[in-house]
Amino acid sequence: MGYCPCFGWTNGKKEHSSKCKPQLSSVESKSIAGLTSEPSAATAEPNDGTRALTFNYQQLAKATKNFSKESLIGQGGFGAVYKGKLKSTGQLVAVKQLDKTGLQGEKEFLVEVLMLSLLRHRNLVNLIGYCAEGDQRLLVYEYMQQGSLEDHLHYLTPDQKPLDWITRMTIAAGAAKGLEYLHTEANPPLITGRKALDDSRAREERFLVDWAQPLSRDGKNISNLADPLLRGHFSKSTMKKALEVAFLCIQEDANCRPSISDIVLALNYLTSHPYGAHGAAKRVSEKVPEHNKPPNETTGILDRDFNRERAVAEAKMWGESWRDKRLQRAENASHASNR
Ligand SMILES: Nc1ncnc2c1ncn2[C@@H]1O[C@H](COP(=O)(O)OP(=O)(O)OP(=O)(O)O)[C@@H](O)[C@H]1O
Repeated sequence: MGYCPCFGWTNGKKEHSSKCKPQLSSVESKSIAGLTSEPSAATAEPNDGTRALTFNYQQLAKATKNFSKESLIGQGGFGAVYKGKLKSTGQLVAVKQLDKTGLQGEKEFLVEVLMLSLLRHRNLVNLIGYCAEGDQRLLVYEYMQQGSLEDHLHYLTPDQKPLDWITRMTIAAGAAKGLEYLHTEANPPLITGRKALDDSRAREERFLVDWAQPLSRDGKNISNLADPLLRGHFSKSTMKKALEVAFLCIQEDANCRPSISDIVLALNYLTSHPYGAHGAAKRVSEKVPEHNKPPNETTGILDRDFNRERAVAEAKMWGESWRDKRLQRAENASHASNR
């Protein structure tokens, strides 16, 4: 939630990543092009989605009922997050009040805001605006109605249903697409190369999966890795592949990690076969309750739609034997459909 691409992680604590630091010299504090003031109630116009609004503290205090306890919706690494409603437009927002300790400099904060405000992608939370008044630093994001993924995975309320397998795979693919945008399309790119994962973060992740790798190699034990809330409604083969992708991403040598575009490709493939290709979908769908059944299109990507280009790309992830098998199946399928 509100992932800030310009911060890295060190020993579990977030720090500003120097590789993302923009040039400060050309930027004048408080007169950055593209930052505008929140319109007054009388002239309120909807945010056009391309500029960050400036708010004064009073406006955000009003929006969040004076940062009241009832408006508090979360606590992140940088500070508390409050739900609010902008008086001028009625828009719901999440207001992140950065901790006062370790405040970044004025210019740096504003440049950070400007960079975030230029990012627009359906898999990234939009920054609407900011407030830098006195020693207060606040960021205003669009409000995500459905809450955080973490809550959906770990802190379900009694009336909430656990996320099903397809939704989980779709979320993973969406997160990868957001990262791909930051790597390759955002201008300027905010993350470069294969080092998406900070090395210290990769070390932490490796520590956590060390136990998963032996279990995933043994097909029989892979079920022990699944969230019990799935109640067995997932495809072992898809999960095994998804784990392979995860292991590739946390390799010691950053240069050996796959590019984010390869990861997107792999997750797209898995998302279109969430219950496993070639019959596995049918077997699983027989066991799952109606609301968890994969929609037809998830089993609809047939071998005949699998072309050489896609096979070569997949082979990059999963090796030659995988590609040969897939091409053989594609050929058989196309013979069958021509008959
Ligand atoms: N835009 C948003 N819409 C709705 N809720 C949000 C929004 N941003 C944050 N939250 C809530 O506030 C919590 C804290 O968010 P925040 O982005 O500060 O940290 P985080 O993503 O949980 O963790 P980290 O600081 O490690 O990135 C989230 O878990 C979520 O419940």
